[in-house]
Amino acid sequence: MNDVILKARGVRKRFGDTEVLKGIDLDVRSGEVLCVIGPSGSGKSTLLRCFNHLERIDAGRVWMDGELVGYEQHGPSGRVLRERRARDVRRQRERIGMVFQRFHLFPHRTAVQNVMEGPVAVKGRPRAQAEKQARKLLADVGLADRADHYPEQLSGGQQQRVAIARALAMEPALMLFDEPTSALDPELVGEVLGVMRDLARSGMTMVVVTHEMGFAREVADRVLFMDRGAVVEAGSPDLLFTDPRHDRTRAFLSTVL
Ligand SMILES: Nc1ncnc2c1ncn2[C@@H]1O[C@H](COP(=O)(O)OP(=O)(O)OP(=O)(O)O)[C@@H](O)[C@H]1O
Repeated sequence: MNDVILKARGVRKRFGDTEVLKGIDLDVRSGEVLCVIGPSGSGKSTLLRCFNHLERIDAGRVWMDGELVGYEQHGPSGRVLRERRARDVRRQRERIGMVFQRFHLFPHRTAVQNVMEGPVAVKGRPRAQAEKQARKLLADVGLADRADHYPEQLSGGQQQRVAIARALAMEPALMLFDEPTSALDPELVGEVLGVMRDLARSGMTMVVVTHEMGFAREVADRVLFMDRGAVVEAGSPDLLFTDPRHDRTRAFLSTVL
């Protein structure tokens, strides 16, 4: 059994009167690809953002490699943890790469400049070394000949592949994908899913929020079905997509397939 790389216990998040996450428990194991599916508004994106500390959680804990990266901020224990853990949180967050629905590239920087920015600014890498690594990563995602283009000169699928290379440049131990193909024209979805499939085969640990059921079925080791802020069913894609006992996932699938 592989090591647990990310662990969440009792994660709760509320926006105003709405409880968006109602106590999520989850273990993500090293090398695993976990796809999170579920209806719009069920809390999938919020869960990823809580994993990456982009959202503060109201209750519960999140650990990365055994170190806390997320915890409730209020109350005496939260305050003490905040002070003690700030440095650990920063270091561990750098080990989590995230790819968003929209690509968020710097518009006035070329693809290679976008990819090398993190290693230079955050890790203090020499520029020449960071550029060499960035060009290799761009080649890995099929963009060797687009490295010196600006984002506006690239298609949406190409921009998203640059965004993936940019996240990988930080040498993450875990990659989070938040509906990475939802903003793309249908004909560009395949090229991004292809890069993600290659990444999964290379052994990267991945949590993928997606509406691409074909990808989930083919690539995921485990699928989580979320509804109204809770994990309703979880299991291997074959089990979850076909076993009659998982009737809530299958009812959802019948609405999207
Ligand atoms: N910053 C915010 N402020 C207020 N409400 C929010 C905020 N972010 C999310 N929500 C609400 O929380 C709920 C869950 O949103 P979330 O984006 O996590 O769902 P989702 O399952 O990812 O949906 P989708 O598949 O449509 O992206 C929704 O009702 C949403 O409107």
